[in-house]
Parts: sequence; C-alpha cells; structure tokens
Amino acid sequence: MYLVTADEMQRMDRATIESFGIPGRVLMENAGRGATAFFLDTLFHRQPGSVGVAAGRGNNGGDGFVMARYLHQKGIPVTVFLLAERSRVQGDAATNLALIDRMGVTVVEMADIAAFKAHQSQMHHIAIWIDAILGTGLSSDVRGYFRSAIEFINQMHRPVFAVDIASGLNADTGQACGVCIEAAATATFGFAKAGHLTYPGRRLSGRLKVIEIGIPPHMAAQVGCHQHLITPMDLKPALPHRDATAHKGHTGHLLVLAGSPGKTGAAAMTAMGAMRAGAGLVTLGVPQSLNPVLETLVTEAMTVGLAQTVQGTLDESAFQTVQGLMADKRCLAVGPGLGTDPSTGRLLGHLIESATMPLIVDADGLNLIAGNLSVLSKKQAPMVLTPHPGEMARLCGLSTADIQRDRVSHARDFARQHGVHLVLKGAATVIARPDGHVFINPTGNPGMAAGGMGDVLTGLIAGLITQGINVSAAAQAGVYLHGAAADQLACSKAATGYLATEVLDAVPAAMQALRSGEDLPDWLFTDALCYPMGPDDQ
Ligand SMILES: NC(=O)C1=CN([C@@H]2O[C@H](COP(=O)(O)OP(=O)(O)OC[C@H]3O[C@@H](n4cnc5c(N)ncnc54)[C@H](O)[C@@H]3O)[C@@H](O)[C@H]2O)[C@H](O)CC1
Ligand SMILES: [K+]
Repeated sequence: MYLVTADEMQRMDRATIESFGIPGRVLMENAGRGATAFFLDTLFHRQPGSVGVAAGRGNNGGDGFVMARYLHQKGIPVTVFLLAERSRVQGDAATNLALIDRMGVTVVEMADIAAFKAHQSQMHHIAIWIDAILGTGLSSDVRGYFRSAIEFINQMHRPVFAVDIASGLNADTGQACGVCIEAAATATFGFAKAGHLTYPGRRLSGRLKVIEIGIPPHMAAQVGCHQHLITPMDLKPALPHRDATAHKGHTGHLLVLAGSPGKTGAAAMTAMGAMRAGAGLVTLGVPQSLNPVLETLVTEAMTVGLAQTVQGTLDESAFQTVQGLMADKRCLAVGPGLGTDPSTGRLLGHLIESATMPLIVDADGLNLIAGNLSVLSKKQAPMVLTPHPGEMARLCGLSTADIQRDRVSHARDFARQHGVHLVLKGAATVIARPDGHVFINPTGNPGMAAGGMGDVLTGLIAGLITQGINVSAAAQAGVYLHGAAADQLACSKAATGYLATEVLDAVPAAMQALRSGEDLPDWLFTDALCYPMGPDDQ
C-alpha cells in the first residue's frame, strides 16, 4: 500500500483536478463526508456531546467546514472556531464557509490570540474536538497563535479527531513541528502519509482511516511515490510455496556464521529463526570451542566448529573451510554474537567479496564493517543489513538521535548509496531497497525491546531467502512476521516479558495467519494492531 509525502499528495490532488476535471470542491466534499462517517463511528458514538471544529484558513479548514455541515444536518450540536480572519479563507474553503453560514452553523471568528483567549470559556464546553487547523500545507514549525491553540486543545484532554493529519505533524517524517495535536483518530484522504506510520506520528495519529475521495489509485505510481506500508495483501503472493512432494533438499540450505564466548544464544536463535521460517536445512558455523555448547542448544540445525582467535571468536583462517561450506548454500547469515575482533572482520570482508548467494549481515557483523564501508562495493550478491538505530548510527557516522529524527531518509540514502537492502529496526521498522523504494512495517510492539529479538529476525529473513523468495520480499515478510508473532504474544500473554525464544515458537502460527488471513482492517489502530480489532471492540 502506497504511503505518500505532502508534496506527492499535493501533486496528485492537482493532477486529479487538472487532468480529470474532478473539481477541488468535489474532493473536499468527499473528504468531509467520509471523515464525518469515520468520526461518528469511531469517536462520537462512544462519547456523544457538543462538537468543536478548530479550523485554519486553508483547505484543511475547508474539510472541517464540510464536516460541520454534515454534523449540523444530523442535529449534532457543532460550533466552528475559525482561527483566522474570515476574509483570509479562500477558494473551496470559502465556498464551504459560506454554506455553513447560510445553514445557521455557529462560526466563531478568532482572528488572533486575544480573540482566542476571549472565547476560551465557550471552548471549555466542547466534549469532542475536530482538528482542521493545519493539514498537508504545514510549511514550518508551529509558533505563536497556532501553537497556543494546539496546546490549549491538548490540555483539555478531550478526544480529538484529526482531519487528514494531526495539526503540527510533519506528513513526511512523522515528527512534530514544535507542537502537535494528540489525536485519538485521524481520517486521511486518498492515501496514508508516511508520517502517519512513522513514530511519533503513529502515536499522535491514533486510529487511522484512509478515505477514498476520488483520486485515481494509479496516480501514486504516476507521480513517482516510492514509500509503502507492508500489508498482508502485498506479502501473500511472495511467500514461499511448498509443493506436496517437497523434501528438505528442495527447501534450501542456509549457512549461519555467528557466536563468540558469552554469545552462544545469538547463534542458536538465528539458526532457529531460519528453521521456524521454514528453511529446509541450517548449518551453523561457530568458533570451535563453542561447538559442544551449540550442539546441545540447537537440535534441528547442524553445527560446524571453525578456526578461532585467542579470544575465541571466528578467525580469518577459517575462510577456506567456510568457502567449502558455502558451496551448496542458498543464503549466508553473518553477525549475531560474532564479536568485533579484527581477524573476524577480515573474515567477513573475504565473505562479502566472495559470496555469490544473498548475504545478510547483522549485529557485530555491522559493527565490523562500520569502519570499512568500501567493502560493500566489492560484493557480488544482494546484501541485507539489519541495523538497530545504534548500529545504523555507527554505519553512518551519526548519532542515534540523528537517525531517529528521519529514519526513512537515512535508510533510503544508505541503501541507494551502497546498493544494499537496509532494514532499520525499531518501532515501525523501515526497509529500504537499493532502488530507493521504502517499506514501513505495521506490526510489532514495545515488548520486543528485549535481547535476542534481532537474532530471531536475522534468522527469519535468512530462512525465507533460503526458500528461494526474493531478497526484498524476504526482508519485508521476515520483519512483518517477527512483529506479528510478537503481537500475538503481547495479546495472549502480556505486553512485556515474553522472550525471543517464545517469538520463535509463535512464528509458524503467524505465518499461517498471514497465508490464510485477511488484509489489514480498512482502518489501522496504528499504535497496536493486535488490540481492539474494530471500531466497536474497545
Ligand atoms: N489530498 C487532497 O487531495 C485533498 C486535500 N484537501 C485538504 O487540503 C489540505 C491541504 O490544504 P492547504 O490549503 O494546502 O493547506 P493547509 O490547510 O494544511 O494549511 C493552510 C495554511 O496554513 C498556513 N501554514 C502552513 N504552515 C504553518 C505554520 N507552521 N504555522 C501557521 N500557519 C501555517 C499555510 O500558509 C496555509 O495557507 C489537506 O491536508 C486536506 O485536509 C482537500 O480538502 C481535498 C483534497
Ligand atoms: K488537521
């Protein structure tokens, strides 16, 4: 499912009006009518009461006027608080303002902060707010009058319904521009915006529904949109298919190189992640002194002890043996618990240069290449890197806070520059392809902030590649299934405290649910997909 930027949305909006002759007023009408239906379903029927529409002077305000009209027609008490001089409202918004005037909707004009303050007592009676202050036209940090108005609405602690996007939220990055409405629900138009699905925007948007307003769907590809939300519908066709006559020789063989003293669990969970994803065979190469431990830790995978350094990490001299092991493998996963010995780093360099099958690098593997990114240009086969924000910061020579401020751009730029698939982990994991397309994951929950989860993910992605599906689809499906399995545990067990090994065990059921289940609901409970599954379930 496409996710769009503010600029792409504006271009689609314009193209729809100009090329198809659909008037802007019709789009605004569709937007306001669709938003009203979602507003009534999701917030109003639970907490009926007087409605306040906080409206700006642009088209976002115009959508708010349309909503006020529909609510008024239904006999719902509604007051429009216009945060601008009437004379500054223009175009379709002005047309709709004139309409509600004629229908007798109360419009309170508050041209400046003084007028706003003068009407505060009237606003205290509002039970539920519609935020139509700023939409995709937001162009800078919110200051002055609008900042005070947004803070005032947030401080009232009434449910807020955002029109298109919570006012103050950057539609592209999901960051608050100085201040932002904290919405309980958002109706957005045409397409979800990238900022709705990236934190903190995802939390600030509440429940999100995309309202169809008449923009032809093919427009997204036409204007060059390159961001996507991962959905079951998109994933299903790419999942590995298993023939009735399949045997383990058909389902692929993976080589995992992982582990060092004190980090044997990472190696075991990576291998088991691949098995849980359905890989036919997994061989786990570990420093030789750890082989006896791994033999008992993993029952289903085969293990091989390899040459080690004095610190007990994999040694460069293991390369020849590893080359032999690589001969019949469909995928190579390197990094979990590997340690950062320079000799291990040289071994990894040789692997990157020589591997002819997809190679996935995680954890210490990433730390080992962070100081030597030029090695990436020597790769022969597709590579997947799976950094968490701290590892990404090391790869980019930036701080973690820098990365988190614009996760999508950093992931996309790195993937493009180095020709790799980049999985930037964390809430709303971002997967960037070398061609610049970016995929955002809807599944997962804060209970996953625990040791071992990343090792499981590496195993899942590697296990899917091993079964022959393309690298991009494997990265997306692995990330989605990892989060879906954890969501299942968060619902059935507890929000925190479940273990990475339990996520492993929950993967097959998550895969089954993905294969046979439905698409995402037509609205998203963006902050926790697994909790109430419909507007009436809360
Ligand atoms: N997507 C569609 O096809 C449709 C969208 N609609 C709605 O239109 C808005 C976008 O409307 P626009 O008039 O371009 O901008 P806004 O209403 O978001 O902004 C209005 C106004 O605010 C000023 N402004 C910008 N930034 C700031 C700031 N930081 N502080 C103060 N003021 C600011 C700016 O100058 C603008 O003039 C979209 O979100 C939808 O809700 C259509 O109704 C239907 C088609
Ligand atoms: K808004």
